[in-house]
Amino acid sequence: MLEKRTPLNVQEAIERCINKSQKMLIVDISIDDSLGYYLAEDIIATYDIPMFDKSPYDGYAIRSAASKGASGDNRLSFKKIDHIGAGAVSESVLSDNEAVRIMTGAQIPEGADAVVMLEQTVETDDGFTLRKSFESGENISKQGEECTKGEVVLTAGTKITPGVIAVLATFSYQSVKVRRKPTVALIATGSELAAPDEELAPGKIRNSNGPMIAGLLHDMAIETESYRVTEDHYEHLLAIVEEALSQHDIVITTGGVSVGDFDFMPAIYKALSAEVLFNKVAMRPGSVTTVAAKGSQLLFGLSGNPSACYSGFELFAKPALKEMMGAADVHAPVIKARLSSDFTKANPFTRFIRAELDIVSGTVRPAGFNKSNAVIAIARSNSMIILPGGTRGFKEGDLVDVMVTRLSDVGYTW
Ligand SMILES: Nc1nc2c(c(=O)[nH]1)N[C@H]1C(S)=C(S)[C@@H](COP(=O)(O)OP(=O)(O)OC[C@H]3O[C@@H](n4cnc5c(N)ncnc54)[C@H](O)[C@@H]3O)O[C@H]1N2
Ligand code: MOO
Ligand SMILES: [Mg+2]
Repeated sequence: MLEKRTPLNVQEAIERCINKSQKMLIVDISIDDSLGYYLAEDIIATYDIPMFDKSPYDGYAIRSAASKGASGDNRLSFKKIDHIGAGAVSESVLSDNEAVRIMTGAQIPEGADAVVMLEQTVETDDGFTLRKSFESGENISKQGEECTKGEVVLTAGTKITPGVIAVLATFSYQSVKVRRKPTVALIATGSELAAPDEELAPGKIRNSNGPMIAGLLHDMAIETESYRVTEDHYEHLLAIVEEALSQHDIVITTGGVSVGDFDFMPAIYKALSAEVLFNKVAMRPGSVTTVAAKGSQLLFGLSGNPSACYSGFELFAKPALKEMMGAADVHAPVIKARLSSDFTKANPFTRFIRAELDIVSGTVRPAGFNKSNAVIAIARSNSMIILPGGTRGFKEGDLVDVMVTRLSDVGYTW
């Protein structure tokens, strides 16, 4: 008898995945290798930034009081008593009309309280003249103006970007605490899948899901082992999934999750005594996406249809992986945009449409042929339009929800 599956709503399905995701262990990692991890500790300023009053310009450090009364008709003279660049500290203590020639980034000498830019001076034999008066503190980068010692500047859960690395380097971190990344086994199932160097015999197709999911994982800098494409053979597939579970934190399969005679994943979850979190979601495509838990390990059974496979990864696997890595926010941003073309089809369930989002005009449109088996629209998309279940007849100009999947590639033609 055909098993009856009860569809779960998308939000609940996502929550179930996140709730089952256990955070990975915290390890120390060299900041040089930390890109793409998530901070597992708050970063606290270990000193003021800037650490000392410094010059933001190439110029002269002066006592502002000595510039009072300067004008075009009354140029005031200053005597250069020292000359420093960034990294050097002047021993001089300024008095009256003395000045230290100072370069950008150098510490303000004692007695000085303003900096005159080189462009504001006219050189003389022993210094320069200027034609305007300066306020105390003018052209000085004050100690602690960006942050002060003890301040939390970045919180745990922040993704380590090049900017974060700059902060870590600023505060002398050589290593930083992060959560380990899960390792992922990737298994594309299907007797129809021909290896890249194999001839495409009648009825065979290329495996596009495997390389696509490997690419999505690569984008998250997650170590992935791709198992060879298998036949739809129960014992064989079970053995491979068992091996994958023994080697990796997460197992992602593509294909074989529906109710077909050669869809063996449901039987495999059963054989593994894995807890099936859901095997039907009230969405299109990707309705047959199945997620199961075996202890702390998650098995993502993504659909074989490429667009469904892609959507299943973005909606369920990605947030779960981010949760394991300790990300503060695991959800993709959802924004509002106006449709730039009609979408008249009925949406019996929540529909996810691979789409081209133009953030400049705030408009979005389907990225071409968009059925569950579509592959080209994935490549043309940077987002997914989300249309609620039970709706139909969307028109150009309607405001819709858009999940931004590839923020860095917002115009896919870049
Ligand atoms: N009686 C029913 N039939 C189907 C249902 C259903 O509810 N009742 N659901 C349909 C939906 S929706 C989808 S989606 C698919 C899901 O199928 P599976 O996840 O079991 O995947 P397969 O059967 O293995 O393959 C489906 C389709 O995708 C192609 N495929 C598979 N792997 C790859 C790959 N690595 N690269 C590219 N293309 C791949 C495969 O050749 C099939 O065409 O089931 C519907 N049926
Ligand atoms: O639910 Mo299927 O995944 O629509 O194509
Ligand atoms: Mg099938």
